[in-house]
Amino acid sequence: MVVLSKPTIADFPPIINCKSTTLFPVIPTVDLSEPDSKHLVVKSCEEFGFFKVINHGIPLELISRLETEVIEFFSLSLSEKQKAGPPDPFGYGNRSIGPNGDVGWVEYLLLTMNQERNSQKLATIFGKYPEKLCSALNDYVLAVKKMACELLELMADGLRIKPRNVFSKLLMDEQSDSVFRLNHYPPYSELQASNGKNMIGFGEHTDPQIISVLRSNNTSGLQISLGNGSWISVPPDANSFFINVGDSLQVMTNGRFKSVRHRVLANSIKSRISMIYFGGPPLNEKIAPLPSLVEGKESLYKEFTWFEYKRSAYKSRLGDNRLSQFERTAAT
Ligand SMILES: C=C1C[C@]23C[C@@]1(O)CC[C@H]2[C@@]12CC[C@H](O)[C@@](C)(C(=O)O1)[C@H]2[C@@H]3C(=O)O
Ligand SMILES: O=C(O)CCC(=O)C(=O)O
Ligand SMILES: [Fe+2]
Repeated sequence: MVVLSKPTIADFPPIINCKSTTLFPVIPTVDLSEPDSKHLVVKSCEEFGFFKVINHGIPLELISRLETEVIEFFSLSLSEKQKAGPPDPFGYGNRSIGPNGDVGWVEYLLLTMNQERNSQKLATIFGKYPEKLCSALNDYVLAVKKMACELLELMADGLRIKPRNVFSKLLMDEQSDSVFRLNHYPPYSELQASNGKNMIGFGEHTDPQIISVLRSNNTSGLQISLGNGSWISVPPDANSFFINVGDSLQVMTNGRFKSVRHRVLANSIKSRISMIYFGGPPLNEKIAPLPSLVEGKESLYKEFTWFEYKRSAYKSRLGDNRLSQFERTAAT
């Protein structure tokens, strides 16, 4: 049995009215077995910053092996799980998201994929986990990272940028600052959210990195924003992956790709489990619009390092527009 410390409505404010939620007619879906998927990839990144990937070639067995281990981890007692916390930012967290007071109906495990820089922390966390979880996690991340690189190369092709590894090399770099997150949204009782309102699992935000690869079980909850105040519910599909364009890719494409604003609503009946790989660049990498995407246009963003962006992100609240302070104004 999974236990989250019980909130009362008074100490747990994230409930919202979901009037403006629409069921999306079709989520842009990229079939990776199709030879010419690059145009759809580019179109989806421009219009939504979001798409679904099918026929990805990642064995379903690899996914379910990790899911089984993850369910086992979240089924441990709260005190057992808390031995892997608090998240600083890595480790086990419960309800509190980030360092600035954001909360959600979620528990999670946040891990850095930079083994070298955080070997100490990883050893502390991993030391506490069954070997089976570590091995399933490593195999899964390797496969998902490969797919993320393949997608980034399709994006470069579709944008006619050379070399085609201009984005993917940042994830392939040994110093790549990539993160892996396991989220568990337990069902909440109708009593916990009042008058038909929804309980926020993970508040609205954009992902700061280059690309995020999300896989969830068959429980709904993920929504993406259309930017006009309406939200689209993404039908879950446990056999597919969902891709988010991150802020850094928005900058590198000079705003041509949009980092997608998204959120998760908790479910009153079923648990949602999600696993997300956030592909990020090395800390010292300079992030700026690629010259070939600026030609003849103005550059929309100032150059910054990933370290600078992360530092400012960790001072922000989840829902803040983190890119605004890096936008170029007429005077800069
Ligand atoms: C409130 C926060 C949590 C977050 C760091 C931040 O200060 C702002 C960005 C948040 C986010 C969103 C995407 C990922 O889940 C995440 C790991 C990331 O890189 O940026 C989280 C951060 C977090 O939970 O530590
Ligand atoms: O759990 C999900 O489905 C999405 C969570 C998310 O957006 C995040 O962890 O950044
Ligand atoms: Fe996210």
